Amino acid sequence: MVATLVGLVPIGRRALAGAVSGTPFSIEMLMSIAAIGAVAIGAAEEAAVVVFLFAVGELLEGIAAGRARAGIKALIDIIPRTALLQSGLSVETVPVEALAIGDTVIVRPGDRIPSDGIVIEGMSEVNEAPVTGESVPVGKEPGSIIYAGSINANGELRVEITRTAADNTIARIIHMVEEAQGSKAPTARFIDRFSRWYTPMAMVMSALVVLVPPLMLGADWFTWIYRGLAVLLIACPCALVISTPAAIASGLASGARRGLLVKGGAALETLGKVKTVAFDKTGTLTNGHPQVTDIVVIEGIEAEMLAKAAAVERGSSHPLGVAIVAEAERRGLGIPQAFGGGIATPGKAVTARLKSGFVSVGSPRHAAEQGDMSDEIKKRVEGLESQGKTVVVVSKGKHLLGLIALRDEPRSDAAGGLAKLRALGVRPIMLTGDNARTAAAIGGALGLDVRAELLPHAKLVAIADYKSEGPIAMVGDGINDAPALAASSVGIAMGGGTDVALETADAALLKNRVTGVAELIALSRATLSNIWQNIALALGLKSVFLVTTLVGATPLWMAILADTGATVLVTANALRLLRLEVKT
Ligand SMILES: Nc1ncnc2c1ncn2[C@@H]1O[C@H](COP(=O)(O)OP(=O)(O)OP(=O)(O)O)[C@@H](O)[C@H]1O
Ligand SMILES: [Zn+2]
Repeated sequence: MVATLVGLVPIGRRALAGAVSGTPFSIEMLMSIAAIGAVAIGAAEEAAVVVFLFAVGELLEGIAAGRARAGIKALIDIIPRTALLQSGLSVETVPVEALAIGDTVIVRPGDRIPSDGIVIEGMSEVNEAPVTGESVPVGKEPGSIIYAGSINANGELRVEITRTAADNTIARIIHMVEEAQGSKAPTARFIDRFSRWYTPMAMVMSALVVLVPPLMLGADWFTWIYRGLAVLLIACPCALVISTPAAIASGLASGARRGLLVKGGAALETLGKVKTVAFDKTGTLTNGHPQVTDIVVIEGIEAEMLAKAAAVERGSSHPLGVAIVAEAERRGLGIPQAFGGGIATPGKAVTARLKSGFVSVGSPRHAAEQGDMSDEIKKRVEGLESQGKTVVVVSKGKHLLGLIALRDEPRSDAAGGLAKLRALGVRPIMLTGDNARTAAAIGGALGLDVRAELLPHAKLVAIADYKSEGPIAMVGDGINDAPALAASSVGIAMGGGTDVALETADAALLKNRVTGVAELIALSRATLSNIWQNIALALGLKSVFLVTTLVGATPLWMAILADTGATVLVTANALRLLRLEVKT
């Protein structure tokens, strides 16, 4: 009796607090009514057992939930606590929190990188598996970016810190996953709404169990009050309430361990239902580093034409522009100065004023619109494009100066990654601003459908088209495809942990692998089916015990044990996602 009352105090207090704040039908309320009722009909020992088991159940749930969070703690643990800070000629050990942007640290072989930075001296291989899940060590040299938590394998590195401990990539990932675990998926919201009428319904049902048999059939009051109280315990929705969040928390943590980041349950659910995956071409299906392969001079001298093109492209961040400037530099050409920098027409061309006049570098289509293009030149362009090369035209006013062909190789894992998507029943397509022949050559090599010559806004229209057939994911590098990522049902950024990647998209792949998209979808599907398993498990167990209670085969202690047992089973099932082998 005393034990019951002592145990009941905190539960009752929470029940009352819930009632006051507008949620009278809480789990604690069910528990309190059941315990008080049991005491009232003289079953005090049983009431004590109920309260005790409820407390044990909560403890077990707490432990299980802690296991899901351990997935994230593992991430926190990969950051070293100290760093070797170089100041002048001396080197001292300082806590990582003390590192400031611009500090220089020494990273010895075998050490973990203390914070994000840029290598300023030394060569080494770095294992980034803890951060990105990428198991092949990555070569680093002066200028390379390295991430906190990755492991320096064989050479000593001097690193300039570019982000503080609170702000580095791994800290952002941890923060993002924690935030995501707090956000609710549509299924979770549905369960919330469901419990809101489910709990009062359970109370009504229990009242009916208590009242109907004695009043209508003249049955024994004690027996039916007892059974009504058991029904109340059985009906406790806690296993149901935890079914979705537990699966989602595990699914998100499981993804984070493999470098697959998803920003919340809603994105995870959408990913599991995706029918089509649209890929941007450059930097996503290809390496994103085109090389100049052919130069065709139409007017003037080759070196001069290339130098002019480079002058126009100098300020450009477009991969084609970067490649043209790099080629001019490689050949040691003097690149003239442009007046006032280049003016870009996205998806078409870039123009700048040089000493000799306005020079443009842009797509053949754009050039043909601006001036005349002879059939012979058109043939040359088409020939190069059919080989999968992108051709840009260098022109001065209406005069064509020449053609520059560039080739961007498909990523080595692109074909394999697309095959895995198809095996999952997902249709991959490619959306590109590049011309149709080049796109078809690359699409043909990878075996996927292509929509080419899309100006930036046309990509959005294409995505909206597919969206009407079902959820579509868009994969891009997050650099100039942010609007397309936002327009899709779920945007996936592929970008090795860049800021843009982590911020613009709903999901991000830390390793630059096309296969990651299939893994992400497989994991999301596994999480969705885990949710349904949990719901079935919770409702199934409850139904069985409801029947045994009504026929009088379930004492109160067994009723609460069944409830706690269901919760623990559901949580254990959700935790399986952490160890899941993602089969793709
Ligand atoms: N800075 C530039 N220099 C040269 N050509 C350009 C430039 N910007 C755009 N173009 C021309 O416009 C075309 C489309 O460019 P856009 O940037 O839209 O391609 P994209 O959609 O980013 O390509 P992808 O789908 O391969 O990423 C290019 O193939 C090129 O012919
Ligand atoms: Zn319960």
